[in-house]
Amino acid sequence: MRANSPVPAPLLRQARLKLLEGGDFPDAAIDERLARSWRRSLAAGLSPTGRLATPDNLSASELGRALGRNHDLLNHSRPIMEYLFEQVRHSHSMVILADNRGVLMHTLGDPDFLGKAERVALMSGACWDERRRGTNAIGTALAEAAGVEIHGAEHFLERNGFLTCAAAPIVSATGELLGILDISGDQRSHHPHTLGLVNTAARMIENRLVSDACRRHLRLYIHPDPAGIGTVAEGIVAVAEDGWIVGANRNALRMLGLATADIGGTPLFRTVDTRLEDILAQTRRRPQQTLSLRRHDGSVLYARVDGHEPRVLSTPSTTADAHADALAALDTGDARWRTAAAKARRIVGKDIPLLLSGESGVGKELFARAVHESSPQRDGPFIAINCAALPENLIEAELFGYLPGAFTGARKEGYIGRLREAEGGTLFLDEIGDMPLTMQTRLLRVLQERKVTALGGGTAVDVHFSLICATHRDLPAACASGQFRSDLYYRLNGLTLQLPALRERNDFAALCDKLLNDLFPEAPPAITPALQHRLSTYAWPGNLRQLASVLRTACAMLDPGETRIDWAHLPDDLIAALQQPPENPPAGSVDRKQQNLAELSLAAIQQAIASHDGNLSAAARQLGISRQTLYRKMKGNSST
Ligand SMILES: Nc1ncnc2c1ncn2[C@@H]1O[C@H](COP(=O)(O)OP(=O)(O)OP(=O)(O)O)[C@@H](O)[C@H]1O
Repeated sequence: MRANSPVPAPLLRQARLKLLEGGDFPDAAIDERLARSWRRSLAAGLSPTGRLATPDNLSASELGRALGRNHDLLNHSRPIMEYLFEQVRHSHSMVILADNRGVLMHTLGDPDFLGKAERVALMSGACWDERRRGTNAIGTALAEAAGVEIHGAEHFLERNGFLTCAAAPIVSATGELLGILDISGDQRSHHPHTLGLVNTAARMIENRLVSDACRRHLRLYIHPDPAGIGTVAEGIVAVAEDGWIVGANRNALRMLGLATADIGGTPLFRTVDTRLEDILAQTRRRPQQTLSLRRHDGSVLYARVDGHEPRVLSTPSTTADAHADALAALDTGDARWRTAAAKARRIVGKDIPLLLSGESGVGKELFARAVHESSPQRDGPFIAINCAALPENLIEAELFGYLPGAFTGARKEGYIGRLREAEGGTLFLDEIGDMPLTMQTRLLRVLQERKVTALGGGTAVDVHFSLICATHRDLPAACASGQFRSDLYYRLNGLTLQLPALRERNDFAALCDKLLNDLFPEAPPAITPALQHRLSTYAWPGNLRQLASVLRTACAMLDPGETRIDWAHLPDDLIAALQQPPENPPAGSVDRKQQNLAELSLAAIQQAIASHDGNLSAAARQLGISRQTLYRKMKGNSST
């Protein structure tokens, strides 16, 4: 952490000794940031000469998860790290990317230096947080949220004293610290420009990340000099349709005189004299033109505009039938389900809200997703909200969004809200019957006006999404008892479709085949005919969710080489339930009054099989018929 002239190593050691002995040292000799970092290292219980307490590298699976979480950061960093490494190759150095906890995620290095580096755990999966490894460029840059250089004896732990390291933070479009870019090397190869190089490369990564993260918004690439646009020094500002700044890189914040906390809480017109509508109009007339934006202090910023067309629902490019695959993929032959799907296809792409009703677990959300996938706006988002799962006091903020500081505990940058997140796609409101009455009133207003206003005020913003709601409640009854607003009910109910309960479906075997195929596409197991038969007559209170879960568990119980699911693979509670007489007529039958002799004999067969745990021979003996006859009767029924 050096200003211009390095503090000699003996002086540094002396100062650190003073800190250890007396708890303090004369600050004047030591850079302020370094002094802070040493104090933090001491407070973390570290000792310069002590050994590290425990090896603390992430396991391969933990590292895999960390890499997954940082997918975008890694993707945008890799090419720039490679370029950077070309600049420092053959200088006993390495280039490192760490996440925002200080975990090393990607390293590129000179082979002769990598061995040395590994001895002090400069390797993927190791954590270089200050609290674990004392003052070091990665950990200290994280703690200070600023670019730092830590050279030789400035490292708190002596074992790291052979290193010279320069690190710079990488910050997201909303000001969140995402990770650290670092060049570490042998202290003898120290170069005064390394920190500048790392800072520049970190800004390049940041610019790519900001542009990518804000690709759905209008983006202004700004600089006081038109020639600065397109360089690493450009500012990037993302502006939402309502004219509010929703993202920016650090260059832009500086140029516009804003702080990170202003992102999400500042309209563009508060920073420049030009309004969003004028920018859009000018860009539409001359798309490649560089605009000039006057700041309120009279200075000028030049801007290039990208992504200026507001997102609108695209019109269907092919016929509805060609898009119907997602629904077709769920179709396993049940007549009622198929009729529902056919009706849904007719309204796909039209501005007609869909209301799905049916018991819990019948597949309402999967159906809704398939409708979205079959629709012209399938490239837009599918935003699912479970109205029953949201705490009542958070529903409003979650749905409608809020401005910064709208209420205690709100995110400091504000939140756009789920309704606006569904822009250009489908909003799926699950368990709509459980929405509190006050929220129903607000939702109704949004659906009528197609505009959303965030909590805490601000401009109303147009929203365009398809609406699908689902409920397992009887909404007309809820309206009659005053628990649900009938005007909202009529608004949601463009088309109501009732999805059948599993016990009402007549495609049980095909459904099991599909679920098993989904679980094990390579070699799906089968279900023994007797068990399949009993399962098909069970009431399945949890519907498809329960069936899918039972089959998943049963598959896990199969021994290696076993290919058929039988009673022994079922959970005990289900076996107990199956041993009760069937509660319902077999799937596909209609009315008990219509039971004929064949059905009665089938019921007797099922009961016998169940009471003998699926043992067909024992069941046949009890019924006084041969095993073959029993089997034939069962097959005869399953084919009807
Ligand atoms: N057609 C299907 N194919 C495969 N699995 C299905 C199908 N339908 C439902 N499932 C299974 O059932 C589970 C529940 O489905 P889903 O969440 O769509 O039901 P739901 O009716 O929306 O339930 P709830 O009312 O409780 O929210 C799914 O996670 C999946 O495991």
